[in-house]
Amino acid sequence: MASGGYAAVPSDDVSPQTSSQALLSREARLHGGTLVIHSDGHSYTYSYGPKGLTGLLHNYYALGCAVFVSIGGLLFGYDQGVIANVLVMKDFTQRWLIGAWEKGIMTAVLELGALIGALAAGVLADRVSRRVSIIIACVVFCIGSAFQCGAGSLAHLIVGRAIGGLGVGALSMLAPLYMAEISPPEVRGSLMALEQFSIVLGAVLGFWTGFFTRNIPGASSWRVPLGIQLGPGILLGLGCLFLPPSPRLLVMHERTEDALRALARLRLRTPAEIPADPLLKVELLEMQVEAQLVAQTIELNDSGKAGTLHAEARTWARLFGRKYRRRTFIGIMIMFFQQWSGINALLYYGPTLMRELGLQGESVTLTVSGGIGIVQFLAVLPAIVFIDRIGRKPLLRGGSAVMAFSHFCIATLVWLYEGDWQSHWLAAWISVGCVYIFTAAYGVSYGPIGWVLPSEVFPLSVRSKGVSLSTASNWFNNFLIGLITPGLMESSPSGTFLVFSAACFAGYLWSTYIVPETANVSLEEIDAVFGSSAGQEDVALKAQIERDLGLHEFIGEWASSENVRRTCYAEPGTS
Ligand SMILES: O[C@H]1[C@H](O)[C@@H](O)[C@H](O)[C@@H](O)[C@H]1O
Repeated sequence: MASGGYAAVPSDDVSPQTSSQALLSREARLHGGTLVIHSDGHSYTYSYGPKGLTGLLHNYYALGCAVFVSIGGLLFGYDQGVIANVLVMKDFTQRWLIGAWEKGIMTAVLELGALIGALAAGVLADRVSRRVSIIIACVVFCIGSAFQCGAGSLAHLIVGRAIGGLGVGALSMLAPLYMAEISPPEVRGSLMALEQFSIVLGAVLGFWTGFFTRNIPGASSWRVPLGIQLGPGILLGLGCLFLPPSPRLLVMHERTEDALRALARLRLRTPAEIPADPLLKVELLEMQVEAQLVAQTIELNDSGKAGTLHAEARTWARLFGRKYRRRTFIGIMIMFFQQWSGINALLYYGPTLMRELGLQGESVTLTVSGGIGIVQFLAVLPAIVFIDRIGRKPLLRGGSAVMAFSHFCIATLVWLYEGDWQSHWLAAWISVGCVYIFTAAYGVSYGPIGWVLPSEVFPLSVRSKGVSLSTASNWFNNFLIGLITPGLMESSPSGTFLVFSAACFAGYLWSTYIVPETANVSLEEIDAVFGSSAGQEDVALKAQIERDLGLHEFIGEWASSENVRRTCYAEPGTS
């Protein structure tokens, strides 16, 4: 008896003319269920299985691949954590007389490099493959790290950070893209939240590595923590050679047999089990339908030849066309709100901020702001477990409401007691408490969902470009925040928090009224969630392609087969 990750519906719903969407109905996905099929004398149980941790363990192979690829996020977080400490190390600042200006450049140059890296990876990911792109990104990242670690001048450092940034940016879009394409729908959110898990784990490791090496005499204090990142960079690059390819990309490249084999591997089927597993075939057919639909719509609309500069430009432009505009803005805005929540203002300027709040001493301030990383890390754990059960929207709404409120409280307290914290220690500690409450709320909502949503909302044809645009929005807004926060803090600390509070409130409205729920919907079904997917012609075209590819016929045969009719049942609430 084999088990897999699919939904079943009550047998009444199974009629020969239904498409696979109806067969594997959303309803059943949400409530969980079991489908038993007798085939060739064997009995197969498909459960649209448990979500959360149990679901992840059921899909242990996809989980392992996602955990591995999320090393990309680890590298990103590590740099962030480590640089906060390196920039205040004695040997580092005295060696090249690094002042505020140089510090700014070093942070900014990585972010700008990452912005370019994220956009470039969007082109690369379709042309070569997701995995080869990751390998290239790792090589670039390692070159940048080597420059930084062995730097003999300020110029080396800056060049190293720019090159490293290219790699970090590329990895920050490639890892979530690959994860989305290999995961089964019921645990996709949990799997993808691993990206955030790795980012914040990296930030914690980076921060504390720097914290502990900062007192080593001489250049080792900063060369060691900067050099350490080469290890995971090399590991990720080499390990990618052994990962299964993305079945969706293979389908897009018309390598159907390979796609089926990759999909079977990911869904824990042996090659011998493939022919007897109808749901594997259904999943593959759905991917083919989407790929063809897209290819045909492009052919109808575009005159450019695939692969040319013109066609490339057309694909980018399509992101802003009537059909995909709404999704593109969701991808861009989720990252906008993630960054304008102020998380990085707290991370980059945490020590300064804690001093504003009246805390004294280098160790106290560093430890407290290091604590922000730990809170973020702890908060992502419940997100991993609940993101598919609760859905993206409620987490975003709840998170932004709490974030807006915490910022507002801090703004008020800072406004009232700024300059006189000594006699208002309680207010100071309440503010610190609010910083942590904010961080926890961010850590279960905009933190992880920022990395989950973009890969989900785009259809295959524009997914890599869409994800790369939204990742670029992350880096761009991150850069802006880094640029304006010091000035804002100087002119009005309470005003700074008010700005972030307002942004979080806007995020609340946006997540309430604009964002669709994507939990438990297969990537191929997201079209339906957006409703718009394009008028009647597309619906008709899709039905035609489904017929051409034999999807209807296959499902019809399967659904009308005596065995399936008798044994197909659903058990609401068994997830
Ligand atoms: O999701 C991550 C994470 O929350 C990091 O701590 C933050 O620095 C990044 O900018 C963000 O994208």
